[in-house]
Amino acid sequence: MEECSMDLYGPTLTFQNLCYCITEKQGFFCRKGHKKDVLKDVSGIMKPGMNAIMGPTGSGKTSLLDVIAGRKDPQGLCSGEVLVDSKVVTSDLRLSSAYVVQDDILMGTLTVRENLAFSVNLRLPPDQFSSQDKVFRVNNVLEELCLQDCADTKIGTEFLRGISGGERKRCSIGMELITSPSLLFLDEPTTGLDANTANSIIALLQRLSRNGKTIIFSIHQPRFSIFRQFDHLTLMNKGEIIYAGPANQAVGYFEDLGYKCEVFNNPADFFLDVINGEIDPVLGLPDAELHIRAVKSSYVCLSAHMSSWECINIAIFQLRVVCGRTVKNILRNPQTSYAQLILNIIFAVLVGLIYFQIPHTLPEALQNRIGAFFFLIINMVFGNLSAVELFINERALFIHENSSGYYRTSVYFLSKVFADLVPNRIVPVFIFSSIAYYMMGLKTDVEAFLLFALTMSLVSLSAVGLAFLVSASVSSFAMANILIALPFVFMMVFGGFLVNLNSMLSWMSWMKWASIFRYGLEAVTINEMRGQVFTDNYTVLTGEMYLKMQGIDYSLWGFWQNEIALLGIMSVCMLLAYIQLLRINRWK
Ligand SMILES: Nc1ncnc2c1ncn2[C@@H]1O[C@H](COP(=O)(O)OP(=O)(O)OP(=O)(O)O)[C@@H](O)[C@H]1O
Repeated sequence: MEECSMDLYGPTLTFQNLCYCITEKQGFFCRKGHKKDVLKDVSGIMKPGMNAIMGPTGSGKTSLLDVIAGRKDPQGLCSGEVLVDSKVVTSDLRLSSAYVVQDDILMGTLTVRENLAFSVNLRLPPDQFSSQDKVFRVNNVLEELCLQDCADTKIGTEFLRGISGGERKRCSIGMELITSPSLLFLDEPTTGLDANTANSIIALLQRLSRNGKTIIFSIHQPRFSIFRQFDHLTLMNKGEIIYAGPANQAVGYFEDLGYKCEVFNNPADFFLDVINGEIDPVLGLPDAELHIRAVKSSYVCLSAHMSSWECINIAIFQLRVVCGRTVKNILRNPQTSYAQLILNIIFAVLVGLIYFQIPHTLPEALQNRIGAFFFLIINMVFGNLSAVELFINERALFIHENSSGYYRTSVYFLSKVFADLVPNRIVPVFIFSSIAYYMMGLKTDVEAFLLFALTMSLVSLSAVGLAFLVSASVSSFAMANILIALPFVFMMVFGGFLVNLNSMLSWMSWMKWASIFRYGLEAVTINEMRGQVFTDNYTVLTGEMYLKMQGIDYSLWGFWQNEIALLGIMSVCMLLAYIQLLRINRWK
C-alpha cells in the first residue's frame, strides 16, 4: 500500500471544527422539529492523492463529503470552515470543483461522446476554447477513461439498452474530468458495480490522482484490492472521525489500541467490525477508546487552480446547446410526440364524424354546435395532461447540472418549454383544428377558421401552462396527477356549459373568471355564431340573438377579451412554473 506521497501535486483541502445538524420535521404542519447532529466537530486534511472516507451506513460519510464539496445546504452548518490551499471556500466550491454523484445522471438518449460534448460546451467558456479544442478534450477524456469503444453508443434509458454500468460510471467521471478539475469528489463511486468493474474504477481514479488531482470519495466496504489503493483514510462513526491518516497505518493504529486484525482479514472489514463492536480489544487494553488521530503532516501550499466558469457562460450560447440537446432527445424518443399527434388526429376524425356537417336548422344547429365546442375544449384541456411530466422526468438531471453551473435555470426552462410547445402542443392542435373544423361544417371563411384554431391553441397552451406549474412544483407523478385533475374539473364545471353561471350562488360564481373552459367556449361560440342565421318552420334566430340570450358580449372586444384572458392564464402559469423551478432545493 502506498502512503500519500509528499511529491504528489494538487490542491490540499482542510476542514476545521465542522458541525452540521439537520432538523427533522415531526409532521406535515410542524415547522419546528428535533435536531440531529450529522457531523460533530470534525476536522481533517485531504492531500493530493486518493482520499477515502469510510464508515458504516449512516455514519455521516456522504454528509462530510457533501459539506466539504459545498453541496450540502449551508443552513445546516453550525460551525467550522473548509479551506482549499489555505484559502477559506464557501459553497461556491461546487461551481469550480467536480462532483460525481452516486446515481449516474446522464442523458440516456445521447451517446457517450454527445454527453461529454454537452458538458465541455457548457463548462468551458466559448471565447477561450475553440470548437477544435473542445473536440480534442472530448477525445482525450474518451482515451483516458478507455471509452473509445463505446463513444458512439447511447447511454441507455428504461426503454433502450445502452452501455454497461462500469462504462456509465466512467462516463459520469468523464463529464466532470472534461474541465480538468484538480479537485474531484465522488459519492460512493463503486456502489452497484461488480468487483472487477469497481476495481477498474478505483484504479482509474488512482491513475488520475497521480497526475495532479486530489480525489476525495466516500466508500462503504471496499475489498482489499481496492482498499490498498487508498492513500489517506478517514474513518467515521456516528458523525465523528475516529481515524484520519495514511491508509496503510490504520491497522497499526487500531492494533496499538488493542484490536487485532487477523492475517487474512480485509482491513476495511476489520475497521467496520471494530466500529460495530464485533471485535473485542485484546492485549490487555480493555478500555481502549478510539480517538481522533488528526494527522498533522506538513504539506506544500499550492495555489488553487480551480477556475470559476459560472460568470463566463453566455446565456444565448447556453440556450443553443441546451435546446440542441432537448431537440435531439425528443427526436430520439419521439413516442410522446407521435402519441400526441395520433391522438389528436383520431379525436378530430371522431368529433368530425359525430358532429358531421352540422345543419342550420333548429334545434340541432345550436345544440350540436355548443355540444361540439364543449367536447373540443375538454379534449384540448385534458389532452395535455401529459405535460405534467416535463420537469418531473429530468428533475435529478436538472438539479445536478444546474447546481454544478452548467446553465442558468432560465435557459433550461426556455429550452424545455419551446421544445415541448412546438412539437407536442401547437402543431397537433392545428392539425386537429383543420380536420374537425371542416368535417363539422362550421363557417367556411378562412378568418373564422384561423380564429377557431387560435382559440384552440390558447386553450391548449393555458392548460399546458397549468400543467407546467404543477410539474415544476412536485417531484412525483402521482402528486402531479392529483394536483392537475382537480383544477381542470373545477374549471369545467365553471365553464358555462354544465351550469348557468348567472344562476349560481354569487360567492361561488367568481370561479368562472379562472376557467379556461369558459373563455374558450365563449370565444369559439362568438366566432361561430356571429353573422349566422338559424331557422325552423316558424322561427328565425340569428347568432347575435342567441349570444344576447346567453349574456355573451359578442362585440370585437367581447371576443378578444377571452383570448387575452387565456393568454394571461398561460403567462401567469408559466411565470409561476419558472419561479417554482428557481425554488427547487438544490442542496443535498
Ligand atoms: N438532508 C438530510 N435530511 C435528513 N437526514 C439527513 C440528511 N442528511 C443526512 N441525514 C442523516 O444523517 C445521517 C448520516 O447520513 P449520511 O448519508 O451522511 O450517512 P452515510 O454514512 O453516507 O450512510 P450511507 O452509507 O447509508 O449512505 C443519517 O442518519 C441521515 O439520515
